[in-house]
Amino acid sequence: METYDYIVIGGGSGGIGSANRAGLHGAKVLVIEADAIGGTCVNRGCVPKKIMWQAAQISHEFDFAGDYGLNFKDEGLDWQKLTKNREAYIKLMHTYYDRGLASNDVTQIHGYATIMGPEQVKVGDTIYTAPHILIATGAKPAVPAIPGIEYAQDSTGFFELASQPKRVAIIGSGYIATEMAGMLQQLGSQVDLFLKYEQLLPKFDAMLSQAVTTHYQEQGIRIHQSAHEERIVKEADGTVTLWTAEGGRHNVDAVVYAVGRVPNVTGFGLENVDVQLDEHGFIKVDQFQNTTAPGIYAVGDVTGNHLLTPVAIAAGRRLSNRLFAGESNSYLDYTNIPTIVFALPTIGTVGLTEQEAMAQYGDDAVTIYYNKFTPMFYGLSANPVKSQIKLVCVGPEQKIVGLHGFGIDMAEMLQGFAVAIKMGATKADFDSTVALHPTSAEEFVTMK
Ligand SMILES: Cc1cc2nc3c(=O)[nH]c(=O)nc-3n(C[C@H](O)[C@H](O)[C@H](O)COP(=O)(O)OP(=O)(O)OC[C@H]3O[C@@H](n4cnc5c(N)ncnc54)[C@H](O)[C@@H]3O)c2cc1C
Ligand SMILES: NC(=O)c1ccc[n+]([C@@H]2O[C@H](COP(=O)([O-])OP(=O)(O)OC[C@H]3O[C@@H](n4cnc5c(N)ncnc54)[C@H](O)[C@@H]3O)[C@@H](O)[C@H]2O)c1
Repeated sequence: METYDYIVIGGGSGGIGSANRAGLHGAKVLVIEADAIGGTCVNRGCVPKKIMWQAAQISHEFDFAGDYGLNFKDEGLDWQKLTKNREAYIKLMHTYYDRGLASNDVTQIHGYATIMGPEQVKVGDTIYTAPHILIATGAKPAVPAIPGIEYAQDSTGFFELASQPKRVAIIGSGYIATEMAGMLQQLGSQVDLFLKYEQLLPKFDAMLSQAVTTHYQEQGIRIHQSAHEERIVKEADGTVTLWTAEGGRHNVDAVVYAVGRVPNVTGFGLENVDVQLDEHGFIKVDQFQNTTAPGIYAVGDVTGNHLLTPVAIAAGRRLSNRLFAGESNSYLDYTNIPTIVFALPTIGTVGLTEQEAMAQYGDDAVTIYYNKFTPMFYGLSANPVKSQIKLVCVGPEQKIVGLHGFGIDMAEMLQGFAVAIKMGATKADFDSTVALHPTSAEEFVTMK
């Protein structure tokens, strides 16, 4: 039996964030990870996704290089080189994580953890004990219940594809489907996108859903609205065919699905402690990340609240500040969390959508500022990708409760605006801020 102050189950974003912070505060910490260190984000999420997106973004910029008098010879995408370099980068990140944990004196073991009872976790034949146990086991792809789904890829399988699918069907309309569709189409695949409803990103501000759906259609992505996938058939030539209830028959090289995530809550002994789940199957936590079992906490995707890496990290760090640094009121405020969808172009959002603001404050209290413009990057082109931005303001003081943007560079623009909105900025604050010229960002402080 080995004793620690803190046992962290899961070495992903939330687990590592919390473990490192606890170690920094002097706690004796053990992280148990069954798979590769870094979890979903590093190995099969944000990182490989962003590398694929960057390849697509470079390709997009090359498309406009001719307008600048720069003529490059396009020899197409070398998928194997891109994926090989991507995996090498991920391996390098593993060493950064190992070093970070070691520098905070966090012990790391590779193995599958099982909770045996309060304060007790087993890996192999060894029992580890600690007064505080963190569950940071993350989530996995939800699987559509249709015959032949085993012939399709989830997002993890997508990153394992040995060659570029030249014709791909994507089922889904959330973050992952939107990101994959944009990057694959730009990299030369023909994309068919199967949406459950009318538009992509149906939970985002209507301006964003509309902008990306229309733009993708204009780019040649074939969008199948309100589609019902029925079955997938593997053909003798190795291709796959997706059949829809509407009678559609779509023969492609790969079907990829991204229809949400389900939490990892089974197979590691939750039944041995009083950890309750919510109505959606996620671990129930209070604002301090306490589960219903004393001494057991949960952060990140397994809790179902904003499935984003920085959220998991922030919740994990604040928890460790509370447990090991005496900061009794340390918790994560889940309001005004900024988020980027790495579509092509990018989509950024923080705060309330227009629809949410009207429901919360009443239509009359809400003022909307909207602008559509051509970013200067496209200024020399006959086919610009126009940006669209929106501010959602409430009350006579016009407090900004939502900021949304569709367009090139949104990803690098949003962070600073998120700080301002978190601090309670008003439209007058934006108006009184001197613009940066010539940029797209200046459009946010010059809206009429
Ligand atoms: C394709 C894709 C793209 C994404 N892109 C972004 C993005 O651009 N930006 C962003 O903010 N978020 C992104 N996300 C979301 C982000 O990856 C997750 O929100 C984040 O990884 C959640 O961290 P976590 O610590 O809760 O869980 P995870 O990172 O999933 O870590 C959980 C870990 O627990 C381990 N584990 C589970 N059970 C046990 C056990 N019993 N014993 C030991 N170990 C166990 C797992 O192996 C895993 O490594 C993306 C996700 C996907 C799928
Ligand atoms: N850039 C980022 O920060 C980023 C990128 C990727 C993923 N993520 C995180 O990972 C989570 C999972 O991503 P996701 O795209 O799988 O989920 P999601 O929750 O973003 O979207 C799932 C979508 O699938 C649709 N859907 C559900 N069942 C369907 C069906 N049978 N057929 C067709 N469509 C169906 C839903 O309408 C929904 O729009 C996201 O919620 C997000 O938090 C973040």
